[in-house]
Amino acid sequence: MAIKSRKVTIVGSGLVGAACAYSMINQSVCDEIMMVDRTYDRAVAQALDLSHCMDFTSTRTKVYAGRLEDCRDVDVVVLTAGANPKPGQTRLDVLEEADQITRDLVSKVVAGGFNGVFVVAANPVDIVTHIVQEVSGFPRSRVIGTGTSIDSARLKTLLSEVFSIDPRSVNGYAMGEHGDSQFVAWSHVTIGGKPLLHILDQHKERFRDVNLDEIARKTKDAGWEIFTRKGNTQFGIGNALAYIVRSILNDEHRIIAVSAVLEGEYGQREVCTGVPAIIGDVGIEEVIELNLSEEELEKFNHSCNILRNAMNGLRTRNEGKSMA
Ligand SMILES: NC(=O)C1=CN([C@@H]2O[C@H](COP(=O)(O)OP(=O)(O)OC[C@H]3O[C@@H](n4cnc5c(N)ncnc54)[C@H](O)[C@@H]3O)[C@@H](O)[C@H]2O)C=CC1
Ligand SMILES: CC(=O)C(=O)O
Repeated sequence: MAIKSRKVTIVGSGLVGAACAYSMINQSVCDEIMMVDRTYDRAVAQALDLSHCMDFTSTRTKVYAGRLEDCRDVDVVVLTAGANPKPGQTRLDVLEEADQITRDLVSKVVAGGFNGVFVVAANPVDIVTHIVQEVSGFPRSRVIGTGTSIDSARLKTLLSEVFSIDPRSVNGYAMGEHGDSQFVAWSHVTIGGKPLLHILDQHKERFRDVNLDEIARKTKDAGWEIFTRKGNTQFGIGNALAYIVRSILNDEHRIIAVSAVLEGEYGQREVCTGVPAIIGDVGIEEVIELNLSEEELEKFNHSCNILRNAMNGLRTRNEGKSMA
């Protein structure tokens, strides 16, 4: 009997790529991982190092180095190869560099016959995801950005500290750009199934010091809190990537705040941004349209405008270059 091996390629064998592979190995997400990097030796070294985990894990994952063109029979390609913002820069500041890297590597992966699902972490992740969708020509279901999955995890962690509750008992989403214009959809945050806004209303005295604006700010800035201290973030995003890939390969139908190209949801089109979506073996099965409050919808539209303008600006500059 031939049993199909679940294969994942990780493009970019740096800190995020390695953290993603490590998480997938420890969670038995797939059977094979191919590490790719423009510095081939780096991919070889990471693959070797990761392969030495196997004596200590519950299942075996084969890890090896490969090339972009070798993705024909791969189920998921994870894109972490990209530009890192420097201190003082926003994620959008590395857009030009990220655009060049992404166009080049997506063309090569697709030319090699890849026909699975792309999962993107490279920043600025919403726009890079949009570029991957355009260059690959894949339907939006098969191009997923990590979006605000990591921000939503950061939000839950912060709330778990404020309310002394396990983060997994908190439900809710940061939405919009994985960047400065994101916001928290407070009207849909629940703790143990109870709406957070009701909890605060019912227990005004007990929770009088809880400041939602401050929690939203800390959620947004959490990446930079880490970045300014150690120069990168890797473990949270590595696990977020493994979580998304697992939901695809196991057809789990998890609802995750990912970056998706909108096709009319929330009244938006032609923009890729962080929204809750059902993730299964086809990729994005459905974008969940939350009934946002008027103020939240305004924030969402503002965030979409920023991303749309950045994407349109990039297209215009690229057209200018191709005519020059
Ligand atoms: N979406 C999110 O929440 C997060 C996104 N990131 C982003 O992930 C990306 C990677 O971050 P790190 O792993 O820390 O960077 P890194 O510098 O450690 O690794 C990047 C790797 O990509 C490789 N690479 C660059 N261009 C390539 C190409 N054309 N083909 C193949 N390999 C190529 C480099 O050689 C390097 O090994 C950055 O864009 C970063 O901003 C990082 C953390 C969180
Ligand atoms: C680097 C980055 O995008 C983050 O950790 O949020």
